[in-house]
Parts: sequence; structure tokens; C-alpha cells
Amino acid sequence: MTGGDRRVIDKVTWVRVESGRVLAARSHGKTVWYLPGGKREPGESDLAALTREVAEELSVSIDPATVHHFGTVEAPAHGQAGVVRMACYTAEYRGTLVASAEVAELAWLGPGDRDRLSAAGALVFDELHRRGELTG
Ligand SMILES: Nc1nc2c([nH]c(=O)n2[C@H]2C[C@H](O)[C@@H](COP(=O)(O)OP(=O)(O)OP(=O)(O)O)O2)c(=O)[nH]1
Repeated sequence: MTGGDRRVIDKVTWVRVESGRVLAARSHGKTVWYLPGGKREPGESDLAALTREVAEELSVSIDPATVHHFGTVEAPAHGQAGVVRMACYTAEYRGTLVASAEVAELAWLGPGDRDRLSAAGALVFDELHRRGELTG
């Protein structure tokens, strides 16, 4: 792996839709919204990474029995060279969604909010829209 443009950042993200809107998070100092999630640690499974990142960022517990692969998207990474590949999962959770210290803000994005998301997030948004899940 050499040039910056060929770098692939592998991430696992949570696609959570409630009342026709998708959950998104914004980091401190950023204006673009991301799907919650992050990079796997060495040897970590997607389920373990999803559970860990969601707990760290949103303070809730993913219910492992309900995790389903939604799809995998690839798009230019926001704010850096290369592309981000996001393995996306839907899942039920336990607890109350609260932004942790590493997250500035949470929001439920609906139709019309597509352009607030990163390029990869927008691809997921398009797929949700295609499936008729964004109505809120
Ligand atoms: N989680 C997430 N990351 C995204 C999305 N869209 C997008 O371009 N990214 C990009 C932003 C960065 O260019 C790239 C890597 O993010 P990062 O550098 O903040 O990774 P990180 O340190 O937060 O990862 P981690 O430690 O939480 O695992 O992922 C998205 O919808 N969700």
C-alpha cells in the first residue's frame, strides 16, 4: 500500500432507524454527520467492534441476537485521503441513547437531510430511502 488515495479505512457502523429517521453522530469541531461506529481492533469481529463502538459513543448495549448485516458501502473518506469501507449493521439495543464525551451531538436525520452526512453515510441513506425506511 503506497499512495494516499489507495488507503482503505475499514469501519463497522450501526444503521439505526426509528420513526423513519436514521441516527447520526457529529464529532467535536466537525459539521458533517457520521453513522456511529469505528475501526475494528486487531482480531476483533464485526459484532465485537460494533458493540464496543456503540457503547463507547452512545452509551447503549447492542443486542447481539438482533444484529443483521445491512450492507457494505465504500466512498471517499471524509476529511482525509483514501476511502472508507463501512460494514453496516442494524441491531436492537438496550439502554438510553446518550452522546458520550467523544461525540458532540446526536441527531435523527430524515428525508432532506442527506447532504448533512458524509459521502459514505449518504450512500447508506440512499439505500434506506430506496427501501422506503425514511419517512420521518
Ligand atoms: N464512523 C463513521 N466514519 C466515517 C463515516 N463517513 C466517513 O467518511 N467516515 C470516515 C471519516 C474518517 O475519514 C474515517 C476514519 O474516521 P476516524 O479517523 O475518525 O476514525 P476513528 O479514529 O474515529 O475510528 P475509531 O478510533 O473510532 O475506530 O472514517 C461515517 O458515516 N461513520
